[in-house]
Amino acid sequence: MHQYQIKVPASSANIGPGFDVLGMSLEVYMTLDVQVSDEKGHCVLSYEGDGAEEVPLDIHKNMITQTALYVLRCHNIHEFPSATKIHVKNPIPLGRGMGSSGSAAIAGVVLANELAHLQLSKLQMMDYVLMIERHPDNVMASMMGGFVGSFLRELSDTEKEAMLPSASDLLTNKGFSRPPVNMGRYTTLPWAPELKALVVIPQFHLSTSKARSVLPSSYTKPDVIYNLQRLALLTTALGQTPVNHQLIHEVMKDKVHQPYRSQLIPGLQTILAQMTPESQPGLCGICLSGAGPTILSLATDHYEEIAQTMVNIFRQNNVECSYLVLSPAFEGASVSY
Ligand SMILES: Nc1ncnc2c1ncn2[C@@H]1O[C@H](COP(=O)(O)OP(=O)(O)O)[C@@H](O)[C@H]1O
Ligand SMILES: N[C@@H](CCOP(=O)(O)O)C(=O)O
Repeated sequence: MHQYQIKVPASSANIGPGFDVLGMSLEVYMTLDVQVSDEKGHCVLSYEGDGAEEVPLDIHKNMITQTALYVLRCHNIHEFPSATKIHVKNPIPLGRGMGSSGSAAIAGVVLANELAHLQLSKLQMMDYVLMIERHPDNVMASMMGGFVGSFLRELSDTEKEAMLPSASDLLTNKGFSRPPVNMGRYTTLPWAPELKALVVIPQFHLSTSKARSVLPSSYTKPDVIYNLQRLALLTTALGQTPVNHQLIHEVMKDKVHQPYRSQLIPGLQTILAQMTPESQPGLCGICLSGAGPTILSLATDHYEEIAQTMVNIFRQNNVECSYLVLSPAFEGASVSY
């Protein structure tokens, strides 16, 4: 019998104009306590934390173990190698824009890597995560840690064919199990030490797929240029110290996803329009966290006051929220024995 713990942080993706490009890991961790026996046997899963009433414990229906089984299949292993007990503790809110699905996919790939001693690097594990999540921003930040920029490389026709099955088809063994290779790249970006992330978490769920479905299939040139200009400056501005509150506020604005998603998140437009460094001392930038509904604010102090202003605006829209003040999780995903 041997045991270990897998630890995966949450994430906040996009950071305004960096849609599908930028993400930061957050110090809220999902953990898997894994016990592996020397005997052949089944995998038994238990779960506590957010969404306990909805997360399936059937290993063929749970996203973590489905992902692990997908990675094992890609290595011609078609069941858990030996009797395994997995206890999940998950404080990452599900369906709120804090990367819970990405963290679950990462946990599943790391689990397979440990169970079958695949000796995959973090970047090699990301190839499998990207076959499930299909945008790199949240998952690259959770896996690698810190403030991260990333991209998916252009795929060949045969590789596009491998991506044809949906993520759920891949997870339910209806898809190809050809090992993906070199799917994406990343760079870790500088982070100013005085910056903290304040996340205000509305109590309703918004699935990422729903929030992606309302986005247009094409954009005007001015809107693309608007985001490119801000994205270019944002990657530097968040690493400069002392921070420039007004600059960060301006370069965290977006025209690619937030305007279209505001219809799904009552209060978002008001918060983005009304809250500035002038109206809220300590506030730098403010944006939708991932696909929402959580809102991310980057600030240097007065966190409680900033949070309370957002909570009140949401309450005026009949939405109750909780909030957390967090630092980036610079280590990313890890395994401890
Ligand atoms: N720890 C977990 N274990 C199993 N499934 C999970 C876990 N975390 C997330 N999921 C799955 O991912 C879904 C949320 O994914 P998504 O809509 O992308 O929202 P998010 O913004 O939280 O990533 C959940 O409804 C659940 O099906
Ligand atoms: N770029 C994606 C990010 C989704 O992040 P999540 O935390 O909501 O899964 C998007 O905005 O759709």
